Amino acid sequence: MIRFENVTKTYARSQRPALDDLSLEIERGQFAFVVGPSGSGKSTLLRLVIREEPTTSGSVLVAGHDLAMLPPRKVPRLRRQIGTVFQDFRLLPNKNVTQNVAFALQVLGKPNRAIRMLVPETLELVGLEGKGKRMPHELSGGEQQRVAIARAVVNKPPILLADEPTGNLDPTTSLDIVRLLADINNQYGTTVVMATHDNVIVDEMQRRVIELDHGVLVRDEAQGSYIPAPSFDEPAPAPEPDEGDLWADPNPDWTEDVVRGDD
Ligand SMILES: Nc1ncnc2c1ncn2[C@@H]1O[C@H](COP(=O)(O)OP(=O)(O)OP(=O)(O)O)[C@@H](O)[C@H]1O
Repeated sequence: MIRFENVTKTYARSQRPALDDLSLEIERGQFAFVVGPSGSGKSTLLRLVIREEPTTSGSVLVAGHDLAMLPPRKVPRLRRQIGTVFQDFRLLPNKNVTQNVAFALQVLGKPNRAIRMLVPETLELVGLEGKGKRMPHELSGGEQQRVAIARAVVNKPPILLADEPTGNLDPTTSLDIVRLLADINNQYGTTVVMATHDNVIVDEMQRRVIELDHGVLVRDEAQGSYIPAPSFDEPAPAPEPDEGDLWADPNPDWTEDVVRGDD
């Protein structure tokens, strides 16, 4: 669905690449976290997927299309296939909840009949039924992010990109929001890519974890935590001597374990 082939991105007036020879593939229907320290290239990765920035070298392919080959007139069509959610919600302050979500469909030229059906259905999906008339300032941060998610998915895009969507939310609300993204991923098969610093969320969800450091892919785990699991290649720490435990036994009988291949 999303494929990076040896992608390097160096911004103008920058010495170091923001992404450095990055190759990875995110399959259709996957839910992937992108983690890494500040400045490691997470947002850059997402920006390349919507062709907000060109690559310096290498290719980004979305649904098999090389974005470098996409004529500018087709970029809006690409972006219609990709919902985006950000840390700062980006709602229209003078429109109510329903109008904010409907606006995303109006700019796509959807007929009013479809809009009247899709908006309430999507508000229900994100848990905002009954709040359609509220203005953004009358909502909590978590509710505002739900509106932003409704707006991003109301036209059922196959891909949803979320850049630090929980960055302004408390831990409980953050978990609710990421569970909502996981529900959307499950229900619609939407491919979700979420850049985050939130270790609690990543540890809780146990999804794919793509870790960047200085633009380099340093870890890619199918069901990972925020901090990598200890490698089995690392020597185990020496046990503390403890009277009465197995290690203190002067003549332990290892035979059975060795034969079974346990360690
Ligand atoms: N528009 C830009 N022009 C020049 N350099 C940029 C631009 N955007 C990002 N960078 C640089 O590219 C590198 C990667 O930035 P990016 O925003 O992708 O990282 P990030 O992992 O998303 O960081 P954060 O977690 O702080 O949001 C950083 O060194 C940053 O300073």
